[in-house]
Amino acid sequence: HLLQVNYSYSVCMCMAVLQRIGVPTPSRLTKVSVRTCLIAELPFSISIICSEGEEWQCVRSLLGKHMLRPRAVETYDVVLNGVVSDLLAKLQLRRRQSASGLVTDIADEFYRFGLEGISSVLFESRIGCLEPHIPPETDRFIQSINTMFILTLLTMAMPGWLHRIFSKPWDTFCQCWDYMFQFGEHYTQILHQEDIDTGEEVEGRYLTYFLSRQGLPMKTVYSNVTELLLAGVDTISSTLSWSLYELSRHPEVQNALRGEVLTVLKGEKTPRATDVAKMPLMKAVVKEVLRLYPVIPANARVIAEKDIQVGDYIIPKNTLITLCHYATSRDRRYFSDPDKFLPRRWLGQEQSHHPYASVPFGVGKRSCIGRRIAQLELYLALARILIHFEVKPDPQGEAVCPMTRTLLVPKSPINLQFIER
Ligand code: HEM
Repeated sequence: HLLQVNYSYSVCMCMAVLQRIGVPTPSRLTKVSVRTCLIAELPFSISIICSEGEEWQCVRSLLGKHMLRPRAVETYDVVLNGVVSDLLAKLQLRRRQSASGLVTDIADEFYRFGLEGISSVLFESRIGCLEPHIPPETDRFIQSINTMFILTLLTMAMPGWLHRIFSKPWDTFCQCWDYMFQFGEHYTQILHQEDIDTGEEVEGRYLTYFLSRQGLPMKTVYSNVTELLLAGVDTISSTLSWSLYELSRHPEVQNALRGEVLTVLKGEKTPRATDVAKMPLMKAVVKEVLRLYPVIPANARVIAEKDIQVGDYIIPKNTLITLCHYATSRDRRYFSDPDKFLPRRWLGQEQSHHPYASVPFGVGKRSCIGRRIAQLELYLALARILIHFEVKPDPQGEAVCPMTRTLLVPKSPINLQFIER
């Protein structure tokens, strides 16, 4: 019931931040001048993460056609495979720099992979994240996302009057958002100009192209592009890092998964979307990783209209309810050996848990719109990494714990050995 209510976690987060700084109602959001922060200027209400009601529905259904329909998502496999090829080359380069094939802090490398991947889907062009020298504007975008997530917790926890005394974190937070929007706007404009210059009408070529042809105000296009860029980076980086971390510590699962990939590919080197769809163990591995390390560790909803009853609980209207994925998906009432990495629990007869005990992408109308793209990207990357390398733990390394930095991320760097097959 809760999961179907039409309010997003992000709206709640934004409301919480704005209430803290003394803005009492969402309707006043757009009137507030928060220094140079572009959030206030943008038509805030029609970007997918930060809108609700009919406006949200409008953007969601436009994007959904290209992000949720399996056939539409399959078409991104070629461009994503190009990004995976560059990732493999980068991993080769990094492993050669160490005598034992050790690549340190893989989350950092996968961070750039995540940004390059979502950019390729949005723009069908590359922004140089996996090149030896990263363009400075791309580097700044990555830094801005990082800093923004770190400061989100701080700015939320700080009461409004403290913002005025310690204005630096708030200023930096706003500057990060400004820069992320500028970045999204810049790339969208370049593409838009290219289309005008070539005069080509290429139907549904890439997501931004499609979005910019819907008669939406360009600012709405920019803000949605920015939010999708933002949503597609840490999510992919963290999940890919934990996947390889767990596979390196469970060589029997790694070998079984590699076997599945090779069997499905029948000698082909590069999987297509239709191939990964035939890999049940691959899907089980990613589900199990997201059960143990749900990158968005909590989701929230507000039921604004009326009091409701859920089980034995009466929830008064306007109460913010947080669902902690991390807690439910490691609850031993729903999963036996909850802290163990056991992908087979997701296969066939062994599936015995409650269907809603692990919902890392959320459930219902407001669930993750990027989940099919994320899954495709993860499957394509994992398949090819395992074809090319045996992944082993750092011989000197210790167990890595997750921590919350708004999102769930590795607390210390994950270092892995990549041994060429
Ligand atoms: C492993 C990867 C990912 C996970 C675990 C994840 C998880 C989530 C979760 C839990 C939500 C909130 C759902 C709710 O409130 O019920 C969400 C929303 C969202 N995600 Fe993802 N996500 C992932 C990847 C992505 C990617 C790659 C993109 C972009 C292509 C993306 C774009 C979005 C957007 C735009 C929303 C807001 C949807 C709306 O409000 O209608 N996500 N995601």
